[in-house]
Amino acid sequence: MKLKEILSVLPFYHAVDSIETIDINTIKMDSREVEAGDLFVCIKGYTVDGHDFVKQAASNGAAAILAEKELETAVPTVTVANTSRALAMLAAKFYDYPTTKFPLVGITGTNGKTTVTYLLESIFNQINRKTGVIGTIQMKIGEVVYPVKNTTPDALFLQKKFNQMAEQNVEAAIMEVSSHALDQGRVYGCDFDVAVFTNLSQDHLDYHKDMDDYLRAKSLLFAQLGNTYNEGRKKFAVINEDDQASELLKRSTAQHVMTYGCKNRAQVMAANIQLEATGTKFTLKTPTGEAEINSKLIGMFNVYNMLAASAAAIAVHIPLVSIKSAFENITGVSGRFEPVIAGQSFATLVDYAHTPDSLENVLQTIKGFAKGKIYVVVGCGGDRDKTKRPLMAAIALKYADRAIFTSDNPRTEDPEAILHDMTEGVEADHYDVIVNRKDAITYAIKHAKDNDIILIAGKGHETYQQIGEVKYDFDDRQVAKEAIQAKEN
Ligand SMILES: CC(=O)N[C@H]1[C@@H](OP(=O)(O)OP(=O)(O)OC[C@H]2O[C@@H](n3ccc(=O)[nH]c3=O)[C@H](O)[C@@H]2O)O[C@H](CO)[C@@H](O)[C@@H]1O[C@H](C)C(=O)N[C@@H](C)C(=O)N[C@H](CCC(=O)O)C(=O)O
Ligand SMILES: Nc1ncnc2c1ncn2[C@@H]1O[C@H](COP(=O)(O)OP(=O)(O)OP(=O)(O)O)[C@@H](O)[C@H]1O
Ligand SMILES: N[C@H](CCC[C@H](N)C(=O)O)C(=O)O
Ligand SMILES: [Mg+2]
Repeated sequence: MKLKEILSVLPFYHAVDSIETIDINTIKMDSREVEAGDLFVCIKGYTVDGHDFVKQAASNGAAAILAEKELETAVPTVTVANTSRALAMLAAKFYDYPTTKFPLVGITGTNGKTTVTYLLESIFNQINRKTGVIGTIQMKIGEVVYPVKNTTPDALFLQKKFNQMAEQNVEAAIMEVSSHALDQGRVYGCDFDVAVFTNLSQDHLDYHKDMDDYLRAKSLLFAQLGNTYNEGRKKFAVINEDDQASELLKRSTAQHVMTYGCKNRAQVMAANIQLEATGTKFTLKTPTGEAEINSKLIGMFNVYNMLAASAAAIAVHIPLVSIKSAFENITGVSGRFEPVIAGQSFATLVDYAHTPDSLENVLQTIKGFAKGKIYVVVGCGGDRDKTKRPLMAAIALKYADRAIFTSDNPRTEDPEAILHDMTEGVEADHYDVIVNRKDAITYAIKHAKDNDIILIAGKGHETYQQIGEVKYDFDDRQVAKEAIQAKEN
């Protein structure tokens, strides 16, 4: 594609005239990946500044460079005010606006994004629509799975993958949209049809200045809704009416609003809710009718997740009967309230709760059914929000008969220091600190008796543990299974 054609989507840029005749092979944002004929876009990152790698891009054969300042290089350079934003627009143009070719649902919120994503996948599949899914666990096109580094990948990767989805006749895409992604403009080139808000509670205060700043990032998804390349489709903001952030988010969009909730009056509601240890029943009330839902998903928070998915599905005209069937078919989401079954006489659950609110929700649910003692094995990730550490420890101690504090992904922090942050100021004594996660899980399993419940929280579907810069193989489900088998024999 001619550089001139790609640049036509930018409102302003500065370049010498001759640059416009250059042919671009593809766009790259990493100098190490640049090949002959590529446009290299310099991004100022949190770790390094892409502008410092122009020399490498040039020696790899870059045909042109997009930067925020004039650089010392012989490669023709285009300058713009904000390369991150420009990259998202250029990538969307380069891949011919793939997100205009199928409905796109974006889901944001502190907890429940992955769960709602898979509920929606199940709903779309129920009416035989081929789906694309992007989120924490993986990226999927139809049944083919690809690994991802981020919950919401960078703009370039996103547009490329959406293009792949369009080429493979995907009929709906569903994507988790993290606050980091919104803040960094990773989804700026996406044409969302539906933007879903699950809830807001404390997380990521290492990255966002405060909760207002965190909410402001979330609100960008709703402000962006309708910044569209495709005027034909109606756009919907799907909002949790029971969450305190709902008012601001409703005011953040100029598009249609669809509300859901259980307490405050909303367009999509759940009534007659029956929360049981083996599943959940409720009456789903919507503008298109009512349905009796009988789901294997457990806990009140999953009622909210089902309401969010229902409202989004209704916004794209999916019949209620298909929503009901999807909810009846889905047995669970990997690493979310996932039972480990190895013939033992006590329950063992692996869950991805890694925020105070999710931990409290899951423990409240467990408390509602527990017949024996509750054991909680939990830690907090390193290089992440430190202020959530004592809060998570306090919540574990509030519900557990015995808490075992251990390492999550310590990353570059000292694991002992993280555990110290968790337990400093704790007055209760019904806990142990066992730094090694395998030992902590084994300890809980060794002590559990008939009818007890062990919650292993924080890492869910993850199949690694990151200590320092190294990711070691580690799967809570596998470790628990082996510990149970060792105990039973
Ligand atoms: C803090 C943060 O969000 N970091 C993200 C950011 O990385 P960064 O700013 O550090 O990038 P950088 O390494 O400084 O590089 C800057 C630029 O220089 C380029 N470069 C770099 C080196 C080189 O030799 N040559 C070169 O050209 C890079 O390709 C890049 O374009 O941009 C990268 C590309 O988009 C992201 O992968 C990375 O996510 C890191 C891995 C991360 O851990 N992010 C977390 C905090 C995150 O985003 N989490 C949310 C989910 C949270 C949740 O839902 O709970 C997510 O969406 O994943
Ligand atoms: N609606 C909800 N409200 C509160 N907690 C929830 C909700 N849904 C799920 N949870 C809890 O949060 C955990 C994470 O859920 P899920 O993976 O769906 O959220 P997420 O928003 O995708 O998280 P992440 O930010 O890590 O991507 C679950 O394991 C469960 O403990
Ligand atoms: N997307 C979240 C995942 C946290 C998972 C938890 N296991 C941890 O490592 O802290 C984050 O990057 O903050
Ligand atoms: Mg997720």
